Amino acid sequence: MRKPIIAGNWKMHKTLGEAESFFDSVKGKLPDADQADTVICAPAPFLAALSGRAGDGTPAVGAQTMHEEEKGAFTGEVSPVMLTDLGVRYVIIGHSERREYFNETDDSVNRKVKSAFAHGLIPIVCVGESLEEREGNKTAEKISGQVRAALEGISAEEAARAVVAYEPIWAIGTGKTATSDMANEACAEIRSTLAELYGQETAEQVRIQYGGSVKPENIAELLAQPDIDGALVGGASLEPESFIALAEAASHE
Ligand SMILES: O=C[C@H](O)COP(=O)(O)O
Repeated sequence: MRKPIIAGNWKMHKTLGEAESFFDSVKGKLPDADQADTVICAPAPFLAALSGRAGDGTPAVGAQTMHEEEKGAFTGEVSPVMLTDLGVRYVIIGHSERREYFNETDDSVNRKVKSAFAHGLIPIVCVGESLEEREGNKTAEKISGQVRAALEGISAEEAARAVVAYEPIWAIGTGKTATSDMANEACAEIRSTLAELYGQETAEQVRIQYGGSVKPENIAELLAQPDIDGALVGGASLEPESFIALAEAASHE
């Protein structure tokens, strides 16, 4: 039985005060940690303050990206050592916005996933197809290829701890959600790729999220699908009430 995981990706939103106030508002209103995991992936400047506030009854803190090196001349970047030093536990790797606007490739995603595991961070590895790829019946090939590339050189023990987020690019921030059947079909494709790489037992342990216009109104139907174990949520993770509702729905799975 896989524990559901709801992760908010705040992207480039909020001030520090708003971020702290969000944590104060949700504290104690989220499901128990044995029912569902909750995570907020916040902008880098807020991670120290939020980690200081995180604990029982709050979401865990995650980053939205990181550099693979521990240190060096990489102006503007954040290293895995900096993240773990702050108490950050999760890191999103390879979000489609990083791939599209910041030149992240399957190779760099793989290097970052390796580095995340080497530093004890749990990567939330994002994969997903464009509208053109979906319409060209290339969805399975695209997401399976992205999973294989991201996990190249990753052991079964590590892979079992990974979170994979299926985010069809055409559904992100557009209000267009994949139907729950479509989302599950893609998540099942990811699981079958994991089974080919690591065997069925490991594949059954990996938590696979759906992301793309998830909101309190549609999350129950998505989570009811057998291969969807949680959600990576952008817009609907920004307000405490909405995030609490998403987490609450996950605790009923
Ligand atoms: O990481 C989150 C996704 O990009 C989904 O964003 P959205 O929920 O605003 O569509």
